[in-house]
Amino acid sequence: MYAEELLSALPLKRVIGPMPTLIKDIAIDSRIVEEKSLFVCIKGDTVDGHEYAQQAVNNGAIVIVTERELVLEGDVTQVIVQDTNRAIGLLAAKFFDYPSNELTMVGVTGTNGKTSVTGIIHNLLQSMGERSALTGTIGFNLNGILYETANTTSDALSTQQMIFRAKMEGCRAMIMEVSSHGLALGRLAGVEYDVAIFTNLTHDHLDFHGTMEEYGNAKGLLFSQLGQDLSKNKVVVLNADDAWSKKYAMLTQFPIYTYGIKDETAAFRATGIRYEDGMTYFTLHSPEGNYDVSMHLLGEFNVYNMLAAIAAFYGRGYALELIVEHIAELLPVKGRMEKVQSDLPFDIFIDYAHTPDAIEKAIDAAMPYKRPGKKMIFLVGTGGGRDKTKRPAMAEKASRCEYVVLTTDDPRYEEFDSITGDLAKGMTHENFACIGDRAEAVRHAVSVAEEGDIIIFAGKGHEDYQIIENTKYPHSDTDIALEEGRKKFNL
Ligand SMILES: CC(=O)N[C@H]1[C@@H](OP(=O)(O)OP(=O)(O)OC[C@H]2O[C@@H](n3ccc(=O)[nH]c3=O)[C@H](O)[C@@H]2O)O[C@H](CO)[C@@H](O)[C@@H]1O[C@H](C)C(=O)N[C@@H](C)C(=O)N[C@H](CCC(=O)O)C(=O)O
Repeated sequence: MYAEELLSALPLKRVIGPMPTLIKDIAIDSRIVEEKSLFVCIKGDTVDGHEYAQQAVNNGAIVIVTERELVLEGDVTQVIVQDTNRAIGLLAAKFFDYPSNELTMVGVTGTNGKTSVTGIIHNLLQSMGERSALTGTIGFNLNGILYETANTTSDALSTQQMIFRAKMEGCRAMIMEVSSHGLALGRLAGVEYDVAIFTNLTHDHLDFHGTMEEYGNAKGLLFSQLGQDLSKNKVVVLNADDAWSKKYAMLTQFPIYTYGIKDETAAFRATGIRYEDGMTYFTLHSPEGNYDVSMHLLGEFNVYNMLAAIAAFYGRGYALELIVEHIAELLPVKGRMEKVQSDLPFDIFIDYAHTPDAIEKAIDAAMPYKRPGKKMIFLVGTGGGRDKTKRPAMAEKASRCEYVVLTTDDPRYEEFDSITGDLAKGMTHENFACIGDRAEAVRHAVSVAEEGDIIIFAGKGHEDYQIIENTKYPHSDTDIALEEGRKKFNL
């Protein structure tokens, strides 16, 4: 792209040096700068991109966008702006020619349920023969190939790059998990959403947002940023059973489709929920009448997730009959109350729950499968160096199970004992063990399981690794549990 044209995205700037003709690429990481690139120095939480400007120049950057004049060697032009974080959003959207305008963009925000709702929508679109891309906690899924991403909601540059790639590969829609960090840090700058969905808001990430109020306000940005162009067919989907929805409704003038189980005014409502033979059944009440829905996904929280997806499809003009038909075929989202197929005499569920609310919902979901007189064993971990205030509340929720194993998710640099010790403060009974080493903890959970019991392994979900200090080690709750279980029952 012509440098002049690209930099026209930044109206307030001071340019030092001659303007080159062409810019071939944009980068924010000095380690992966290509020839004739523009490098934007981003001040991070742990490091400052300004420190790496020289490395970027050495690797081929010809323009540096910076917040202060830097001493740099080589043929390089400096563009000084007030806020590089804001600049990268503007530049990235311009460089990739605002790709979100050409796709149906779906953003899903909320504490829990983002991965499930995005997964459900993506899978339903695929089953109807429509090409869509998916981004979130599991990475970037483009035409069935999964690319790793650093965050649930990636930085502004990666976000625009991914949308552009989806467009170039013929996708018609892009379904994105939208985290509160992503919204608060401007990672979604320039993304024009057509569908904005809210799942729920419960305790999480208070280390970053400070208060629930701030956390909720950050999520509200998804709705307030939909704009005012009512000629566009934008759709807002809100959970009528969550009080935050009333606030979000006030942030936008686009049509709102509510869903829920408790609130009788919800436009899409489920009643008569029952769980039988690994299936969930409910009656869907909709503006177009009632439908019987059957699905392989388990638990009340998945009924909420499905209602959110149904409301979104309806809002975009899909026939409910068709959607209900496809829902019956849909398989569970990986690592979200996923029942492990095995020949073991007890049931294993894998779930990503890592908030008090999600733990409660995971237990609720498994409860219909609990056999009389048998135990439910819950293994719960939490990440190191992150929101510590939620830990006791997580263990308190897990205490509903007869036996609890307290462990770690990604301990990072925090001591195992510090994590399990915080969790233990919330236990309401004595039937628990603190085992920081997660592999050991999984083996222990299996060792106390008897025929007919249920074990829920929470916290890692689809993840196949564990981060200890700054290294990713391979780890699979499922593999360890199956191996230990077979050994125990001589299978
Ligand atoms: C606190 C936080 O959000 N940190 C994010 C932040 O990292 P950071 O501030 O430390 O910045 P950095 O990557 O160290 O460096 C700053 C700049 O210097 C550059 N740099 C750095 C090193 C170098 O050699 N050369 C170089 O140019 C970097 O490319 C970057 O441009 O910027 C990184 C790049 O965008 C993110 O990956 C990183 O997320 C970390 C991994 C993280 O854990 N974030 C969490 C808190 C988060 O965002 N979570 C949400 C919510 C998930 C949920 O809902 O559960 C998410 O969306 O993932």
